[in-house]
Amino acid sequence: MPLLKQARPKVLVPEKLSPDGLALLRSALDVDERKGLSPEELLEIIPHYEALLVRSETKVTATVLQAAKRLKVVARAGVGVDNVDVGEATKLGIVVVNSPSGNIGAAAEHTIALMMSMARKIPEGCASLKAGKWERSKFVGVEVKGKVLGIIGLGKVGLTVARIAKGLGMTVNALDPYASPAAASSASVTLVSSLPELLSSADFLTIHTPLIASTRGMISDAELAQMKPGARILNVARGGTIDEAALLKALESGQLSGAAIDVFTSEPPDPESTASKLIAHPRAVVTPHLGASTVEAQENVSVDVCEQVLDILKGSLPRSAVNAPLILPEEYQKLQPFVRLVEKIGNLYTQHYASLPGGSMARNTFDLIYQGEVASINNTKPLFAALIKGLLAPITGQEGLNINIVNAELVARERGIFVSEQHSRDPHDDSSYSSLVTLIARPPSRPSSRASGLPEKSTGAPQLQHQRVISGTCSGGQPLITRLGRFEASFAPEGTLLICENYDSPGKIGVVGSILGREGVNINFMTVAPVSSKLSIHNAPSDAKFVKDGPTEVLSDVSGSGKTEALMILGVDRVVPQQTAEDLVQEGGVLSACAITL
Ligand SMILES: NC(=O)C1=CN([C@@H]2O[C@H](COP(=O)(O)OP(=O)(O)OC[C@H]3O[C@@H](n4cnc5c(N)ncnc54)[C@H](O)[C@@H]3O)[C@@H](O)[C@H]2O)C=CC1
Ligand SMILES: O=C(O)C(=O)COP(=O)(O)O
Repeated sequence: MPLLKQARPKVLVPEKLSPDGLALLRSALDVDERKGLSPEELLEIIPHYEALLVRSETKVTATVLQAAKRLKVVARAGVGVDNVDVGEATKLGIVVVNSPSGNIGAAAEHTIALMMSMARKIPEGCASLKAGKWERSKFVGVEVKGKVLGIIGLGKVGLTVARIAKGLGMTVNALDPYASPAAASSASVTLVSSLPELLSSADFLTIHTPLIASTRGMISDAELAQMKPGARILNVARGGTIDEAALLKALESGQLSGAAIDVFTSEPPDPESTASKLIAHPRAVVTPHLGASTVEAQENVSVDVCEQVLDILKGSLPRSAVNAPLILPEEYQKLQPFVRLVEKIGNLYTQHYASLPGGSMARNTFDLIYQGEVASINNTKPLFAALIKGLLAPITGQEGLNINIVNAELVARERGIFVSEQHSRDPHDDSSYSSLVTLIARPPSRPSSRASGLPEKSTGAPQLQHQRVISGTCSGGQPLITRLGRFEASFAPEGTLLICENYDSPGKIGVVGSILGREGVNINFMTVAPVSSKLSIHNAPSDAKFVKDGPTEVLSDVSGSGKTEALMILGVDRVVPQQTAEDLVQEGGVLSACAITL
């Protein structure tokens, strides 16, 4: 695997994870199993890791994520990501993955096990017998057959519980505003439209939602009062969906006959907390968050997330990212060369035009136009992200800002960059390429430049402003720039380049070469880009498009000097000092010289 060649990325595993997945990681990464870390210890060591693998115990807070300078991925070996600050991870460009289905069977079976234990008083009977007693009449239970099970949240776990409950002869009602009616009906579940309706019909009530704003505290005093007297309640989803104080009261008053609880608002519960009183209640059947604790489920989730960690550290997309768009691997393969091209175009734009009067970020509204085969790609999020990364990298530094498909939109919004992506399957003017990607910076309109606080200085050359355009293609899978401003180019956007605008006259190359030689700069290659005779860009703000322009001479003589301009692109072996670039203008007679590194 290519990622093995350099220093091996490090993965921190602060909780018990099945060795099956970790074995996959060990072939490529340094796996550091550090169980029992305190929050302070986690904060201290997290800067050293590229990946963090957790279950439900580790609190991956904003502070932890901000301290994690190298972190690319947080992998949750399970379903619920309420212990991870996903919003902060998104801001920082850290991918959060989970295992959305590896443990649902285990969670559903545990729910049924708790329901049966509660109905038949199994924990009490077991404890009594182990204590040397033989108490039969004390532990008379109820049957679930013929009873109504109410489910809140008919997702993967909820639906699995429903199917098993149907097999036990129960009637199943469910409340879930987003559930598929077809899935409900195929499991013979009746979807109800309100919580009171569900509560008043249920003999057993079970919750299978995530812990989110709409479910936090959703069952409290008022809701418990609406349940049938003597009903029973289960929670194998998340602590906090049921108010623990209200539940304790309902058990104490006899409104509820029993409660079976696997999850608590704080885990492990504080000995003085209401949760601990609930745990101690004789009619509560409790387990210490064991819903996913089966050998099979732990193998599943471990392998699932470890494979995704490897994918992410290799630069591919994971299959179950919580905070990144889903892009199928086949589509990604097709996109990959263009991702590099668009990043180079963005980077070239900022470096090249930043050296022109007005500066690059004087323009913050761009058209990104896909023409030809590339236009058939529908999911262009990676291309958008590559553009934002490329545009900002010269300003922020590659390390300073981790921009990827996770956070690109957020970063663009925060920095006031607007991109209008356009797809055109019509053959483009330069038909020698099967695909063409073009970036056009729109000239700032008066109100928006004022609003952005970045007024563009007048250069006295309006034509130049209208030509901030870069086109490129992929040739043999490698990026190739085919147009830079008014010039028809053909160069690979790699390494250090010196871009000189000059009048196309004999001897100019020799002069430039000797000035560079004097400064010890070697030229690796050189290419001359003439003014394009084919294309021009019309500055139509919302539908920028290519059109054939007027006579070639008009384009060739934008400077009005009567001479023909050309762009000289030199690949050089080292960074060109600013002074040398100035010498090229002063002594070498070029119109402008701009050194960039791509
Ligand atoms: N105790 C344990 O060890 C385990 C607990 N879980 C927990 O179980 C829960 C459910 O997991 P899955 O079924 O895999 O998730 P899921 O995403 O497949 O299903 C959740 C369902 O809840 C529904 N929902 C969301 N808000 C709702 C609301 N306000 N009212 C009614 N329904 C609402 C959604 O529409 C969705 O259908 C999660 O919180 C997960 O963390 C999962 C596995 C193991
Ligand atoms: O997958 C989930 O949501 C769970 O609650 C399982 O938690 P755990 O991995 O056992 O700490």
